[in-house]
Amino acid sequence: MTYQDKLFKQITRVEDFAFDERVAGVFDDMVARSVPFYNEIQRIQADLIMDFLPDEAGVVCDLGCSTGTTLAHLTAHPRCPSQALFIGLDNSAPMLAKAQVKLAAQAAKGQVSLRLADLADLTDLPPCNVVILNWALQFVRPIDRQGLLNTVYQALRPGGLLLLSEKILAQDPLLNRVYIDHYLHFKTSQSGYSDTENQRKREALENVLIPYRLDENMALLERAGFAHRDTYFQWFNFVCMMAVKR
Ligand SMILES: C[S@@+](CC[C@H](N)C(=O)[O-])C[C@H]1O[C@@H](n2cnc3c(N)ncnc32)[C@H](O)[C@@H]1O
Ligand SMILES: O=C(O)C(=O)C[C@]1(C(=O)O)C=C[C@H](O)C=C1
Repeated sequence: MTYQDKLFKQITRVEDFAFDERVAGVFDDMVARSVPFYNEIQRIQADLIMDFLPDEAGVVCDLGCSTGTTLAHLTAHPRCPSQALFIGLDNSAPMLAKAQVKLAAQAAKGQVSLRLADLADLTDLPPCNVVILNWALQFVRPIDRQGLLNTVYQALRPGGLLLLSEKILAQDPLLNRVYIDHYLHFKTSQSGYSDTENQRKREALENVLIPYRLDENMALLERAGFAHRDTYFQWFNFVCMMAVKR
């Protein structure tokens, strides 16, 4: 097996993790090896999202869309409405450049628009049927998270869906340790990362990826106004939540 992501193998000094050119270059390999069940999550989300789009149209916003993998799954879905509009936002220009190439190479249904934007400054979004926040809210400063979810809630149409996926902390410190150990074991045994690579990436992500507990994430959703909230997938410290606006 050859892996593209060798970023933490090659470095001599650990710096704060950033979604820069180097990360963008290997991101698809990195994320598929770092988020357990990444591909399966993409598949179930695409199916779910189609149920929330009207027959011929609909608007979907993917916040922190990275290299456009989720948008590519959606626009390739057999049930994707031909007039749907897909908007991808990210504050990393190198990630969006990769997304542009990926989506252009595909016979996509619907229309895709990619925009450079900081989620922390987002004060409005177009009216949408679905908003996706996959592994992105955890990178937004805690102080800005509620405001962002309030903006999402305002933008969603009644009956609209938010998918929020996050790395979380377990409430119980002992179980938190178990989850982290199990995750590190996954990264070595399933994904081929060495202990040194894992240790360096952990250091680089410290204070950059700030995980909340599940109850803290759920409280953000409740305060934003979402009447319907649940988890639909969990693998130890990786959780997918959904919320629907009444
Ligand atoms: C782990 S990746 C998300 C992966 C992607 N959603 C997927 O499922 O493949 C996090 C993304 O969020 C973006 N991001 C982080 N902080 C952001 C912010 N404040 N504003 C906009 N995008 C941000 C990063 O540039 C990165 O592309
Ligand atoms: O690799 C890790 O340790 C992660 O926390 C995974 C994670 C994420 O959850 O967003 C972090 C950064 C990106 O490389 C992709 C995935």
